[in-house]
Amino acid sequence: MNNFKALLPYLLLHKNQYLVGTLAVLGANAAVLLPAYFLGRAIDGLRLFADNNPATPGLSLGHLGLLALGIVAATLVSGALMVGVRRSIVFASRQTEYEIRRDLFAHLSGLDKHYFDRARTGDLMNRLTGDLSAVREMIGFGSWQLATVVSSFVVSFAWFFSINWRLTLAVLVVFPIIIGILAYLARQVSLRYVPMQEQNSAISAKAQENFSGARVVKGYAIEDREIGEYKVMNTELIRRALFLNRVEGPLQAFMSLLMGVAYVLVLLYGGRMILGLVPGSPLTLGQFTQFALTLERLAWPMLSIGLIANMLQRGMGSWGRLQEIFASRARVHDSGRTDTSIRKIEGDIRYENVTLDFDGKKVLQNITLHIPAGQTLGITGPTGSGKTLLSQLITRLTDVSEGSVKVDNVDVRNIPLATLRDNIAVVPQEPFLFSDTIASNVAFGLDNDHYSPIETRKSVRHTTAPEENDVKPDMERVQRAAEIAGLASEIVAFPHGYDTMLGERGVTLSGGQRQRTALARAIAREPRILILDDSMSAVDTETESRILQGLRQVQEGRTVLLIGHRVSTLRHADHIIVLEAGRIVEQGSHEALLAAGGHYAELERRQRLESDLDETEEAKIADAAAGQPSIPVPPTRNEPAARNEEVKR
Ligand SMILES: Nc1ncnc2c1ncn2[C@@H]1O[C@H](COP(=O)(O)OP(=O)(O)OP(=O)(O)O)[C@@H](O)[C@H]1O
Repeated sequence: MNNFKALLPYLLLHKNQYLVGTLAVLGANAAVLLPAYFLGRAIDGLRLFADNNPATPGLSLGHLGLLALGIVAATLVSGALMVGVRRSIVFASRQTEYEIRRDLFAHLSGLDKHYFDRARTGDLMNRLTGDLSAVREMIGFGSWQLATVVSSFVVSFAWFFSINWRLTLAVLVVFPIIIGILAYLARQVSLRYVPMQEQNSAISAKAQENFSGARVVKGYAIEDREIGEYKVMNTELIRRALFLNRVEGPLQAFMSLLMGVAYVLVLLYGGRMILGLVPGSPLTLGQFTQFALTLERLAWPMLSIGLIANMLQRGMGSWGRLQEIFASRARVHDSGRTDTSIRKIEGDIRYENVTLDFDGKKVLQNITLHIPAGQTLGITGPTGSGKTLLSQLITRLTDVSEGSVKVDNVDVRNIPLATLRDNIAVVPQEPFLFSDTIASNVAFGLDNDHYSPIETRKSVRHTTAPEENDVKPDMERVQRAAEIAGLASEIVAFPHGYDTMLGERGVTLSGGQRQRTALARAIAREPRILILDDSMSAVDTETESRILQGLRQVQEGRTVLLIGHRVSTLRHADHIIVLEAGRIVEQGSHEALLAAGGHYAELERRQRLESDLDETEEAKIADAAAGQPSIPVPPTRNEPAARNEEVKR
């Protein structure tokens, strides 16, 4: 019931269309029964005419023509009204579908990282497509058919009672059985439909993960395993679908049987009335014909009762699944304490005794740190030590459990999210590129101001036409960003330069190119705070040092958080912190940390040795190529000990 209450505001957006549609259904179903009435009148008139009794002259040819004309007119009216039904109810249901889809997307866009960490993309896709269609069918075709059934029964029984109430009561005998069956059906469908949709979601999620992770599946050659698992899930889906179908299967046959019973009752009881065997209840042949033909008209509505009950149950089940999305709330959002007057930020960042825990596990502990505006902070530490989470606290992808993070001395929870995120650009570890041109990927989001916020729960008829994005990327800005990100020379070599399509519809970029495209995107935003989360791990050290050199120009006046493992990257930071298990275990400048001889110094020593080793090996290979094999021979993969020996020497 609560679910229906939530749907009501959407239906009320088109109340006039739904009302007109329902009235049209009523009118069409009344008109469709008129031919039976005219035919009944004609039969009685003709019979009297055949009796040749001057007291009751019966039907004249003129009357006959009028009745025929009535039949034609009734058929035409009912046809025209049916067109009206389509144009009102079915059109309105499409508009309602649009509005729900728009609001769902807007709601999902407002949810936070916490929600998407747990949601499965395949499941969401299934809800936005399959479930939404089921809801549209319920409010469109379902409500149309429901109105047809209700109006057919109301109008028919009004006729029946006006013709002969005893015969009507006889026909009504079958109705308690129909209602009982419907109640059973509705319950069974609701019990069986949601598990089927859940399995549909699981199967969509499985397919989506396999397509997104195709490289992993192929790399590990586990296609057979995945196909096997998919097969098991598919079998389960079919089992659940058949379980649902089984309840619907015999229904139509049963309804047909009940119709047959009603016919038999009309024939036996009505026949006795015509023969005058039921005292006080005469029935003419014409009335009998009208009764039988009207009953015949009820056959389809009767047979479709099961279909409608099924459609309504499915629709409400699906609406319940969409309601789950609407009921989800972002944990991170603007609140009453948000200071909406804050429009820009400078970039001074303070962590004050920050602790973050997930389900009782402390992933950051007692972090106190100050990054003055315009400075660069290097963050390093073993994997899983909390580097990414530390940076995510600034953009509020997640909020602190204790303490506070301040930007320009204001708690980030008091800064409007839009202002905060507008001024921060993040290059994540795993960049995501859209199926669009390189230029659009770099200029991504720069045109955000051209779009007005969506007004939810508003009729599509009162919203302006969808805004087309005709804003061209600022190519100068895009090219400058690509230049600094060390990508420009490669873009020029692509088939269509900056207009080359990426992703599903275009070229595939290498890991390093993807990282640099994401870097260019962040640079193009010209943010106050730039967060580079291990964002150059896939480029070689030479390219990296070129990018860093370019970045130094844009770093001017911006606060930069540089997360990484390479000392060659970190050494340029004003201040460096080393994290371990969520705590800062070391901090200082590059030189100070080297002098301290701790974790950072050890990291530097190891990387220096690795680099020396690479150079030695390169020299040996070059010597070998020149025909002067140096002794000892370069170690093979199977000889790590020998290789280590050499390093030591
Ligand atoms: N949403 C979450 N729920 C629970 N634990 C989380 C969540 N996000 C991160 N963690 C845990 O917090 C710890 C720190 O994660 P974080 O991503 O910050 O590590 P990191 O230092 O950036 O690692 P890497 O260098 O591998 O990227 C990890 O143990 C991680 O599993």
